[in-house]
Amino acid sequence: MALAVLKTASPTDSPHQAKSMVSLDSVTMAFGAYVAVQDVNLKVSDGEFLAIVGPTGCGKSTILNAIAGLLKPASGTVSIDGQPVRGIQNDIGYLFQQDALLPWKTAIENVELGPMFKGVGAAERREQSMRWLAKVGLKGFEHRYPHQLSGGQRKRVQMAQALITGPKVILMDEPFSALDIHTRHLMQNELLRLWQEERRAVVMITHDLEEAIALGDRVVVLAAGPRSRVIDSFPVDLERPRDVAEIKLDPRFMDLYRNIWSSLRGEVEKSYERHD
Ligand SMILES: Nc1ncnc2c1ncn2[C@@H]1O[C@H](COP(=O)(O)OP(=O)(O)OP(=O)(O)O)[C@@H](O)[C@H]1O
Repeated sequence: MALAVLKTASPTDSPHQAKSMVSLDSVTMAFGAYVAVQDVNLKVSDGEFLAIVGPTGCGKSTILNAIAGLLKPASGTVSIDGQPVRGIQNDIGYLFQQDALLPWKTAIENVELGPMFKGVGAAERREQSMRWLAKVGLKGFEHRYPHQLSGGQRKRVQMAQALITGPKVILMDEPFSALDIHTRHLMQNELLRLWQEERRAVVMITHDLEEAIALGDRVVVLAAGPRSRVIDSFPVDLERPRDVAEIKLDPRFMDLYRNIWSSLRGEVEKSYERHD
């Protein structure tokens, strides 16, 4: 059987034809004398869903923070849509593992925050937020406080929050890892549905290789730290739309899993040896 996996010539480039939306050029990130990642080159095309996997402590969050403008590279350049990142970015939507909702504000008030900071008037941002909450399946829940919502419903509010301002790039840090497996599958499918409607560049970091393959257009593997770098890039040529539970049963999914795991496994083992 032909393998569904074809490695790209360069482990850093996107195979997509679209313009590059996120670009890391020879990026080195250091904390004092500790060099977390070194000489990372990575491109994410407009509309591409990139998943980054790597052993614990290899620098995944550090790379995400560099794209967000929260951390400055020791050397190299991070660019978004061709513009070098200097300071915190406006054109980014975030989806994190932790609840990022303000507990004293209702669902709709939380969703309205992004447009409010962008200067959208009260009536218009209310109308946009109502529409987004309906889009994520929360019609009728607009005036509930976060503690009156389930974990999955809070995640839906966060998705509306991340997408309402139409960001150029969406950064995700283990967005579904705190959810139970059934809710996780539901939310992953929901995310794919929303993303298919309005494709943006996505950079998602995850420990879950199955999630990376089920969601991503491409999976990038980072080496164990210190001085982590990109060691492999695997295009995921599985059709969309995808159902994350069903796609895992596809033999091509299993081929991809096997191939990526064979790249990742050695790095995971190295990272354990270094912590012993
Ligand atoms: N503020 C900091 N000061 C010093 N070292 C840091 C700081 N932030 C991260 N590090 C170190 O940089 C390395 C990369 O950390 P990072 O959080 O990016 O890894 P990660 O791949 O996201 O880890 P995990 O998968 O466990 O979440 C780690 O060794 C970490 O200890």
